[in-house]
Amino acid sequence: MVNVAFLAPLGTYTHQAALQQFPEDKHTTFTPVDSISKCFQELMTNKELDFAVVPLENSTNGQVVFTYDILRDLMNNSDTYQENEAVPMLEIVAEQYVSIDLCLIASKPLNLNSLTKETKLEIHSHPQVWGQAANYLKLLEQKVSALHKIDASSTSAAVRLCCEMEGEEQGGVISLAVGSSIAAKAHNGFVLDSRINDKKGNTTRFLILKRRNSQGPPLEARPFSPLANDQMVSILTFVVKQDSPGSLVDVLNVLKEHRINMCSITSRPYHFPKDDRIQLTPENEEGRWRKWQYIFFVEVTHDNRLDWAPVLKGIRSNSMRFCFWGTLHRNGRYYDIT
Ligand SMILES: O=C(O)C(=O)C[C@]1(C(=O)O)C=C[C@@H](O)C=C1
Repeated sequence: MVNVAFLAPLGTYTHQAALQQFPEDKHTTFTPVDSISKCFQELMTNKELDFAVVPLENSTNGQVVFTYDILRDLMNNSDTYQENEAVPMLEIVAEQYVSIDLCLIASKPLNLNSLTKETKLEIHSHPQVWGQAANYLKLLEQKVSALHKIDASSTSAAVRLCCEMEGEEQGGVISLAVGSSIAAKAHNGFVLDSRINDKKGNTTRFLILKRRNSQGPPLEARPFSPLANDQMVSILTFVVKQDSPGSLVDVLNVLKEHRINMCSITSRPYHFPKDDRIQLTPENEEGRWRKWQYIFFVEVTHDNRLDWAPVLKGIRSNSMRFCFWGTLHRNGRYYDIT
């Protein structure tokens, strides 16, 4: 039996990612969880769960910052450290790509041409969506007297909320939601307009996580998803030595020396943990409470024969703190161009 946590309710894009990764059969249970952070939390604490699926980045508006910041905090607060290497409870074991065709959804049929300068609109969705349909929503705003965007915990939760209101909104306000046609179907909503995303081919990338060293079921490769040539991806996070010229280059040079191809680097704000488990050098101790520090997220590709031991040794001695999040098969959809 496999039990998979995903962002609730049924009909989220995360749910679609989970269905792409795991077979929908009698051996799989899909467990809806209220927020991205609870997906992580539940996987760590509820031993009945085997995997969690979380969004990582979108091809139009980039990082899902909730996920990046949780990975950062898990590295910082890890109970286990091997020297300056954090070994958090979770690891990343697979990736999925879901095509995000956004739809404008209502609880009952509505002709969009009937909107006038008297109409007030309230649009519900997950915050990650606003930057993916910005042009469409701007045009819609010009047709009406006011358009308010309201954040929901997921696109499908937004659709559910909008459909539950059944047009009973106060003060002549019309409530709509942005989500998938699957969410519209799940909550008996009506799709007023589809493909409202600014960019054709809008895609979100998801990670599949499990507890490290768990005795749970193995991750079975689904047909067609991994690349035929077995390209592998590894994900690392690290903090560099402060005020030390070339400290970022020193870490990246370790990858170069081992002929490892870096395919992405990104950063998020970083704060040192209050109860730090690692000993800092005097100069880094001094800069500990300073603002404007960063954690780097790096992804590399390599073949499945790579020996990570000497690479991690180099990263260990050139970084302040780091974490190796796991190695996974590159999903063939990474290369989709539509
Ligand atoms: O709300 C959803 O349906 C989700 O699965 C979350 C999420 C995200 O956080 O990026 C996933 C894909 C879309 O980009 C919008 C929202």
